[in-house]
Amino acid sequence: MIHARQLARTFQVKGERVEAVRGIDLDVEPGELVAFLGPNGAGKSTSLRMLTTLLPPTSGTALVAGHDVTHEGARVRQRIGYIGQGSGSGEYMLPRDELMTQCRAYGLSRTEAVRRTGELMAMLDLESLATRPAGTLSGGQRRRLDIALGMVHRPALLFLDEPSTGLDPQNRAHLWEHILRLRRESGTTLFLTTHYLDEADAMAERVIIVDRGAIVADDTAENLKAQLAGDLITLTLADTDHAGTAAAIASRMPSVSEATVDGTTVRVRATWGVAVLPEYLRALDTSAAPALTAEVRTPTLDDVFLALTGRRLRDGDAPEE
Ligand SMILES: Nc1ncnc2c1ncn2[C@@H]1O[C@H](COP(=O)(O)OP(=O)(O)OP(=O)(O)O)[C@@H](O)[C@H]1O
Repeated sequence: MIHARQLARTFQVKGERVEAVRGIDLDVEPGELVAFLGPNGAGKSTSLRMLTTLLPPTSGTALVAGHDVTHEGARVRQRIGYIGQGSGSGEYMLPRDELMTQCRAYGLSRTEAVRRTGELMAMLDLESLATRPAGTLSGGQRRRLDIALGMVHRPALLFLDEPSTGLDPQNRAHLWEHILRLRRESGTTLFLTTHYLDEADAMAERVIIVDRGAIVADDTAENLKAQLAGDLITLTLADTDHAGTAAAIASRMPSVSEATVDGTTVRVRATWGVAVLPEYLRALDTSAAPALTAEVRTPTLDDVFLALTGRRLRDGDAPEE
């Protein structure tokens, strides 16, 4: 569905060259739900704008929905939907009229337009809002209308640029229910950008992390967390001697990458910590240095970002959740 090779974009700002996207390779298959995650200025929107033909690449190629973004822009646009960061609906327009107009603009007959408008309003729970001016809708309702507008022509691939930014947690969760339902019911491939780590973690099957214009990781959230950060096992022991013994035992275990002592606390970084812990506790009992407490913490995508870049994703000016 998306096949990009060495896709790059530079900007000249006051005589200075800004490398917004530095030659990314990307393959997305039909039906995937991909979250494109990265701090402010990482190059997410620029990548999206190139993939949706809104911005020509400086170099590289991208086939999107079977067509080349540079030479077959119109064909790409026929097959994709793009929901940008700003709202696409007019303040005084009524959702039903807005959808009808969009359907007609795509060449649907009046009867087809009525049917499609009804389908989309049902799918995105807009029926009770059909005759309210868009300007009076809440942020979440407005996003749903934007998504409905982007789906009028049944795109095989839908791009969403930060769909949930600015929404409160309840509205974000509600919007996600709709996005997931849309995907279930229409099989649309979804490619979205987000700042929200928890959201990417919970909702997307595949997470692509971008930093400074380059892809630094691409896998399921679960794999990224397991392979790149590892689980954190924290133990407390009766005294510092026991803690030293516990750290030494951990560092000899094959799946442990790091073991540190801080007073009577031992912190152990391990792949699949929940599987390592019982074995570790048995070894401690055998060595007469039993743990008083034990806890396994699964890493977050922020830990993954830290492991990859040495920085927290939140260090920048990403909005707080
Ligand atoms: N039209 C432009 N002219 C000059 N520089 C630009 C332009 N668009 C983007 N940039 C620069 O390119 C880099 C990447 O920007 P981009 O908007 O793609 O990042 P982003 O990851 O989408 O960030 P955000 O999360 O804030 O939307 C930034 O340094 C930005 O300042």
